[in-house]
Amino acid sequence: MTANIIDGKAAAERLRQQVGLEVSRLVTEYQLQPGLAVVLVGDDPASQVYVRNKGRQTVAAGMLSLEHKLDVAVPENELLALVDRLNNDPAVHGILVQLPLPGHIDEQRVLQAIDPAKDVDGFHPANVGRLATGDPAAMAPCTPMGCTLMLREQFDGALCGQNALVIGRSNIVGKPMAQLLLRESCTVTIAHSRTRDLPALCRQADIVVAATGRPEMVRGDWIKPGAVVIDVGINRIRFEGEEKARLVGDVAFDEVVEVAGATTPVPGGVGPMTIACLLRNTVVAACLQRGVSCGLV
Ligand SMILES: Nc1nc(=O)c2c([nH]1)NC[C@@H]1CN(c3ccc(C(=O)N[C@@H](CCC(=O)O)C(=O)O)cc3)C=[N+]21
Ligand SMILES: [Mg+2]
Repeated sequence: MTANIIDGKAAAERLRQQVGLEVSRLVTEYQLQPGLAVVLVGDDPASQVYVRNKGRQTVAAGMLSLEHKLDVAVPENELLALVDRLNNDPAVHGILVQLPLPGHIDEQRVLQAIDPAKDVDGFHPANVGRLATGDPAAMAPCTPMGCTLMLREQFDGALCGQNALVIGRSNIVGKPMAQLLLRESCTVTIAHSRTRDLPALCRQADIVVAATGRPEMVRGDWIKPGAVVIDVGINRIRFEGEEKARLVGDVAFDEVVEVAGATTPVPGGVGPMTIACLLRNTVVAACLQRGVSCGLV
């Protein structure tokens, strides 16, 4: 038996369609055009690609897209001043500061400067706390939210009671992923680099979310037959004798696809859903700021 390969591009396209319809309604009924500001510091080529894709898709959904590109050497106080201007700009409903930031900038300080109401990444401590306390109004981080939407679809909404293993404990993916799965009433385990006998733990899981940053770490013989495996990894690897770098996940796809019930590919899995969730969060944020109800929640 081979796994159902989850089509993240198609799922993202459907979500963006819904977002676009909601944007048209907000424009027509309230003259409310949701706006997203993306701040990019430095000129990392991969980051530039993501930011360009975000901008394109934001505009395609009928929203306003603002891009701010700052020099890699920008002083921290200039970045903080820009965040402050965006916080006070009524045309901006969502703010995303692309991570990672250069070493001379205190990342936590910048994230905490973003108005929590405009924090569409869900990285501000206020939103982290809201997610942890189960506040339905919490802005949840886009990557884990995208994973959750794909999992709901795979399980026909019946995530309740499933054994979920999250591999990785970052603030951006692992921890919020665990919170979202807990909210779905999964039995959640968080594994990390110090976990003992990870393969044995993994074999008990009905759901595996791999966010380790280690290319192809999760092997086929770690997977319980029929389990659903979500691959959050994006690793650019140069193979011997190949001109271009290849994108591989944290899951050994060729092995896992033979055992799992369903799995996400890289590319074309979690990545596209991440961006679609960013658009969704921006529309939800705009509605909350204007005090109108949102068709996307
Ligand atoms: N504040 C902040 N928020 C983020 O959400 C954030 C960030 N910083 N920094 C960088 C990471 C990375 N990220 C991706 C989004 C989409 C794809 C994506 O669409 N990937 C395509 C492939 C793209 C390619 O070919 O490189 C795919 O997986 O199919 C990838 C990566 C968001 N991030
Ligand atoms: Mg880790």
